[in-house]
Amino acid sequence: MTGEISKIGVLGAQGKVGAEMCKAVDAADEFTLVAALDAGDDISALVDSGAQAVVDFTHPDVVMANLAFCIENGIHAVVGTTGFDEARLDQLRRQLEASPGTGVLIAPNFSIGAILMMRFSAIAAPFYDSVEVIELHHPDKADAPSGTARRTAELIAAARREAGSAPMPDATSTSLDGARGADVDGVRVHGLRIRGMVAHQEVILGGPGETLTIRHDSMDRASFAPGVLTGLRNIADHPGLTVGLENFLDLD
Ligand SMILES: NC(=O)C1=CN([C@@H]2O[C@H](COP(=O)(O)OP(=O)(O)OC[C@H]3O[C@@H](n4cnc5c(N)ncnc54)[C@H](OP(=O)(O)O)[C@@H]3O)[C@@H](O)[C@H]2O)C=CC1
Ligand SMILES: O=C(O)C1=N[C@H](C(=O)O)C[C@H](O)C1
Repeated sequence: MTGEISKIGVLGAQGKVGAEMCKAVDAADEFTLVAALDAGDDISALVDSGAQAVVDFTHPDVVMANLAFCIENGIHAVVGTTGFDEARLDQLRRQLEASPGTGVLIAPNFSIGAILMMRFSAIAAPFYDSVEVIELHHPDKADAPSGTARRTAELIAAARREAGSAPMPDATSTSLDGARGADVDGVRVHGLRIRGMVAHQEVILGGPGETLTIRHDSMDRASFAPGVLTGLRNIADHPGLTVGLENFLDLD
């Protein structure tokens, strides 16, 4: 129910995205920023602040501990931090069983354009022989490939499996290590780290005589704010684990 929660804490509040999320929460009429914590702060301040939900944009190495604390204390979480594999998601599902009523949303990308780019890529993938993903980010990014690229590759692979698509053609018989990118679920993912960039991705699809390129660009971290606010507005109505903001959007 919209407005059910109002008191919000931000973890990673001094980071590139966290600082932007503090501004967005502050500017939203229905929310009050009650805690803005960063590395070195005591997370138990969340409880003292009365936070009903947190936004986490921290680091893959610390996010699981942050979420364990939130779940134990019945604080909902809207999480942008990357680094979630199936083992981590299963661990969260188990922890959430002990805290019914608490919701955790993990979203590899909160920008609406990126969500649509992933959806369009999955729709297009079975119609082409070849599909590869190129992600381009600022050079201070902690992980590679990006969470968005991993998720895109997984969605592409699932769509091709469901359609019974043939394996992608690739006649490479010799290559330097890394020249063909990472293999994510059978889909090649290439990562670039370029000063001046924020967050960008291309999905290139090819068949006989044609290619299709689906590209998304976040030029400013403000692009993640509307999705995070949507997450906060919906999280109390979605106890348990939700993966992907598209679950809170009417895309169909
Ligand atoms: N899902 C999405 O839409 C998006 C996801 N991201 C992801 O969000 C994460 C953060 O990205 P970004 O803002 O660029 O990174 P930054 O490094 O700029 O920010 C992370 C902040 O978290 C702080 N931090 C570290 N440990 C803790 C802790 N235990 N508790 C609270 N704060 C802590 C860091 O402090 P210190 O520097 O001192 O360690 C830093 O200030 C990454 O995983 C990134 O991939 C980014 C953009 C969009
Ligand atoms: O670190 C970033 O900047 C980003 N991280 C997320 C990811 O890994 O996909 C989302 C976006 O690409 C920006």
